[in-house]
Amino acid sequence: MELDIGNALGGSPGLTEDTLEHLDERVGIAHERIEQGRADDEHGYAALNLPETVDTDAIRAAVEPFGTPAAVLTVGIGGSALGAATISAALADQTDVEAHFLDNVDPEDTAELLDSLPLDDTVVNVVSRSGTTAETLSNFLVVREAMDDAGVDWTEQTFVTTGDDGNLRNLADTHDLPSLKVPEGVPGRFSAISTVGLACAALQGLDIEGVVAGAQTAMDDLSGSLYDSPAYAYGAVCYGLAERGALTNAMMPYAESLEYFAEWFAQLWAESLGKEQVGQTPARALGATDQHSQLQLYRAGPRDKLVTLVRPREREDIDIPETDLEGLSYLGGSGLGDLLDAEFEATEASLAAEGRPNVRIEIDAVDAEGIGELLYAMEAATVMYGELAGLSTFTQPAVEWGKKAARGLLGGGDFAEAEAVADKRTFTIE
Ligand SMILES: O=P(O)(O)OC[C@H]1O[C@H](O)[C@H](O)[C@@H](O)[C@@H]1O
Repeated sequence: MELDIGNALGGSPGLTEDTLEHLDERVGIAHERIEQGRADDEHGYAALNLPETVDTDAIRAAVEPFGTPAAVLTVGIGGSALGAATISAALADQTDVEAHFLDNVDPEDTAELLDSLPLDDTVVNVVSRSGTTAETLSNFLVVREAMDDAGVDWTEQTFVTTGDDGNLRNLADTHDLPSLKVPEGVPGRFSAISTVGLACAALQGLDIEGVVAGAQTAMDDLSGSLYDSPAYAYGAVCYGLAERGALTNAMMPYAESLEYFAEWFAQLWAESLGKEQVGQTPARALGATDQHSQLQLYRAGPRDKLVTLVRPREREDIDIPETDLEGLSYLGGSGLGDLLDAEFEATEASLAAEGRPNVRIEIDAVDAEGIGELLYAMEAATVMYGELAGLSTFTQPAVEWGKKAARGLLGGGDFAEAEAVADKRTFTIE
């Protein structure tokens, strides 16, 4: 992975080479803290050890009884869905097994999905670290009933990834379902390179070993200097820019297969760094599509943004046919990929020309190694940002507040948070 921060220097907001030097000293100190956390397998820091601790053979063995299904339906939410979805989307061209995700409780969408799936040839991959998340368990109950109604034995087609206890663990034990354990000390949003993120890919027959190898490459690149470590440099530059007013980070991959990556990144960045009145809001964008929409704001709106442009160096291309249509002949002879690359360079230049900070991240290709490297690097960048900002990167109290309120409203227990719903101020206009 290569990071180019040239366009984060000198603009407004922007960093100087002196600020980088200063940040580099702080990166060295933060790196030592992170290394200590990793050595002690401390909560959260343990995530950065996953390339060494995840057992891909065990994942392969656990999913082996399911053979090659037509589809895998992952039921999870947040960190229990987005990592798997990102890996599956990135590698979708390498499998015939379709991946679907139920990570919301929209009844219409759920009904449509269940109607479209070949339930008798679908493996249901239920994932929940806590084993208690209302959305995930409700969706699973709905899927289970749909299988019953279709005359399918759901116990033969359900795979579970969860902790040692909780409702989902009880269910797996009661029905003797094949299952895997979530890793210890790894928050959901940092668990892509683990049983949580890899079971779905394994069920699809994808190269999970390659994903882990890519993550290992990014792990080996961690060092006490931002000048030698793209992941830490990204975290430090984002932090430095946020301190200078870049309060939004638009994550803009130039590959459809990385669209989910931007969504995964949004959870990682927001849930980890949005604390104590600080943080940097992740915005999801997609090149070249958003060049024709959001770019106007990024180039001419408030100077409160960083744009992160991500692209693979290699991709399969499709030739654009020669044409004698007036004004279009310049397109003939190049490929759609050439056009996408030109659009990438144009966006980068258009932002830079206005002194708008942007950073370029390049991976070799959107393949197993490339996605593993990218996921790990962004996790390490998040941890570095959290250290520099002095945040408790691995907690999510604000999200849990909402979880308790919703549970209380549904009669799932007495929660003060649910009572606060009645305090909502109303001022309606019709
Ligand atoms: O894996 P689960 O326990 O079901 O949790 C799923 C999600 O729930 C919460 O919203 C947490 O804030 C997320 O970080 C987590 O990924």
